[in-house]
Amino acid sequence: TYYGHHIYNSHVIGHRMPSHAAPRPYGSMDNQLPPEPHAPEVSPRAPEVSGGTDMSGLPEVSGAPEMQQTVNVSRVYFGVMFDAGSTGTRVHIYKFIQKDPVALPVLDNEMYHAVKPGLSAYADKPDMGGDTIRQLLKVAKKTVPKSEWKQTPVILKATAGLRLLPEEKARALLDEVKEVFEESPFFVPNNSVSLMNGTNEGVLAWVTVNFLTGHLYAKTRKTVGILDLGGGSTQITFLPKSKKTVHTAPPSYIARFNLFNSTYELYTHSYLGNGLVAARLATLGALGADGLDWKVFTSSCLPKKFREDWTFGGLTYKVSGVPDGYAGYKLCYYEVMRVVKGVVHQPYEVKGSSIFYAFSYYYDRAVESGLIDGSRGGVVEVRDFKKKAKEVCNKMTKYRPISPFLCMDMTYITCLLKEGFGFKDSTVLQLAKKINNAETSWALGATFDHFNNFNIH
Ligand SMILES: Nc1nc2c(ncn2[C@@H]2O[C@H](COP(=O)(O)OP(=O)(O)O)[C@@H](O)[C@H]2O)c(=O)[nH]1
Repeated sequence: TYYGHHIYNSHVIGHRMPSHAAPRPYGSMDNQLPPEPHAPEVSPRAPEVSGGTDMSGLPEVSGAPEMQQTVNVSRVYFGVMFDAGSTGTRVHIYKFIQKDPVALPVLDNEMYHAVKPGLSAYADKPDMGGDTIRQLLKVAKKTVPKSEWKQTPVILKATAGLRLLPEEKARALLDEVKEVFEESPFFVPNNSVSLMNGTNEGVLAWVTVNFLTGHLYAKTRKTVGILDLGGGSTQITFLPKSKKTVHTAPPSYIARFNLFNSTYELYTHSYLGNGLVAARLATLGALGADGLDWKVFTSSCLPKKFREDWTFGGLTYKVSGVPDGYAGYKLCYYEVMRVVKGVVHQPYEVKGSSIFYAFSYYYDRAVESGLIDGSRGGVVEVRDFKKKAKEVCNKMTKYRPISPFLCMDMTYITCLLKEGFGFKDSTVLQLAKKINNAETSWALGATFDHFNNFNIH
């Protein structure tokens, strides 16, 4: 079933290298850039470029004046990035305008479309998984002008859902996707279909959010951190201010990548099994459990009279509240604590003052519980999650129609933020689904990485 479909025209989102940075010829660090520039030359004051496409972008109206004086050739190109997540598969179709040969491009448009369930639900039927990709490719064909198909790359990266599957099942799904891509009229680069590691997932989401918020300049020190809560895994990524954060972190939590001739050193980690849906299973003690057909998994995070068969990752579990026992925030907190305690590393400086953008399920649950307004996003403190979790858990009947899992989810989020990452009650979180009209997702960063090769290591 389709559950999300939109297209929008954004205003200019893009950044250039400052003049002191060494210029590079266009494409020098590019990885399989579309071969030919096709955009017309445009005048400095009216850089409209997207004539005749199905994604007719708004004429651009802003941009640094000095940039407009020095650059008078723009080119347009497209990128199609599939996010094969544990709970759904999404396609992001980006239209870029390259104005300045040595800067990241301007993002002119994003078309976003999503299907549920994710590829991992087709672990035993890879050809049906392939059909979901065909469905999404149709959207890409409608969106990208025909003349661009041959040079537009199609890429799919899978995250926690496939990481959690046995290797051969994940492989069969990825092979199937590759075949479907090969049938399509798009450009299929080498390694276009892959299982992405958690480090890249965290780094690329950081790139997306810092690009969209205007923080990606050469040698910039001011950036924002990101918190991404998926179904299967959760990521934290930020640029440490203090060396101590780097030195006290497990070595695999420090990632480096190249942009604008400098190397960024980030703190990043993806916790597999700590995504919101996987955490539900772990809280219920059901993760990796046998005897699913007879066992009922109970939790005091669920309404007492609740009982349901619940499917995740192709398996069905019987779950229920504790019929004659207690339910509520305190007991629930103890239960979810088991999923977090001793698992999540507390970075040295997270108690500091960096701003964190939180999206995906952080955003969804904040909206569902009424913490923020869905149309506008918002700023909250960690303590607001806690307060809302208490309210939801202690009034389960009121919130039950929204979701019987809302108490468990809100309590888990609170516990992950406080006990897990070690955030203070007063830490400010910027909740966002979109920034400047573009989806907050690693997909945009991954598309930049394809064209510019960040060499994440
Ligand atoms: N709006 C929006 N939500 C997204 C996007 N990508 C992922 N999500 C959200 O991410 C959450 C699930 O993450 P998912 O990718 O299935 O899990 P993962 O495999 O553990 O990373 C849900 O809240 C989705 O709605 C996106 O591009 N746009």
